Amino acid sequence: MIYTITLNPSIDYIVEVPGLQWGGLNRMNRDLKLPGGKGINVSRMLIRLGTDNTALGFVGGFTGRHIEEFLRAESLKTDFVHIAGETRINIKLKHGEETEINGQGPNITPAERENLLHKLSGLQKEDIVVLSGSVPPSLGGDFYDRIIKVCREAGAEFVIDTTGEPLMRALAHQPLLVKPNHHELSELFGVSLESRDRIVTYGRKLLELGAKHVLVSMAGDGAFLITPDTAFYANVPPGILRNSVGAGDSMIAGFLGRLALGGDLLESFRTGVASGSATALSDDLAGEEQIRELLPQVNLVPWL
Ligand SMILES: Nc1ncnc2c1ncn2[C@@H]1O[C@H](COP(=O)(O)OP(=O)(O)OP(=O)(O)O)[C@@H](O)[C@H]1O
Ligand SMILES: O=P(O)(O)OC[C@@]1(O)O[C@H](CO)[C@@H](O)[C@@H]1O
Repeated sequence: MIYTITLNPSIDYIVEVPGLQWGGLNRMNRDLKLPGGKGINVSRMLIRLGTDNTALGFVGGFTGRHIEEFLRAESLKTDFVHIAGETRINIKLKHGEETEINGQGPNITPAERENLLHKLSGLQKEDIVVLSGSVPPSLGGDFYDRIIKVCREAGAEFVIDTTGEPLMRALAHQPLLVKPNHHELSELFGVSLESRDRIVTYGRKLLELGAKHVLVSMAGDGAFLITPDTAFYANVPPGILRNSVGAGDSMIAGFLGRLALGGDLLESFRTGVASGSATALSDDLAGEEQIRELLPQVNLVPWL
């Protein structure tokens, strides 16, 4: 079974205000309230790709209830810890560009924290746990480390989508997949990555440090699958960017979902890129049909 863990879910309040006037009264063209948080996005995409999974994490308040109801309506299995605090609302302002304002997240009590770890006590070695997104400050900076320890003791694989020190520490425990974007990769190593060759060189360092699979995304400029001996570059299908929220999560879901269904590495990479792009070209996360349409437009070339 695949489990996703979203420690800091959100309602993504997507607000379209063309011609935004800072400091004035603006009226929305359109708004959408979607369940968000990176792990939840991965779960929603996996379901669309036919991969059974369960979403875990902390939810509370009216916002938490909205998320649970929304996910239930999409037939997604959830096993959240219910908290006394209130799940955050993240604002995604579309005004020609995309401006994001993400909340810190609610307080999580020690009992609620232990409750989540307890839910992982039944993990088995066939399981894959996806850890994605920010950690509410009250959980402390080492909470991912604690979850990783539980996964590894059970022999379960884990995928981690985070940045900086927590990502560095996780590498030593051999994550099944990491997917930094090229900016995150450059910050991780404190270097500038002005050429694609350098992106591949530093992506390969993630393998040397322990990752089993590495994808590096570069938004509309393509993506790399990096293996110990070679690398593959994928173009992204052309189209007008409608929504970058969840594109990276969709890419992870596409790759992992295909791999979990027995796909080979290159097929999984293509599905990952097509899934990321299908979401980038849609208002919400993309559907299976949109992904299928884009697949033939993703070409892989070896990068030596
Ligand atoms: N402008 C675009 N056109 C087509 N596809 C895109 C575009 N932007 C992103 N994508 C798709 O989404 C994937 C992930 O994008 P990106 O590199 O922005 O990841 P990220 O920074 O993790 O995303 P997120 O905005 O979700 O945090 C890309 O590999 C690509 O498939
Ligand atoms: O604040 P975090 O946890 O880093 O990111 C949260 C978030 O921006 O990531 C998702 C897109 O990847 C959104 O659904 C959500 O609002």
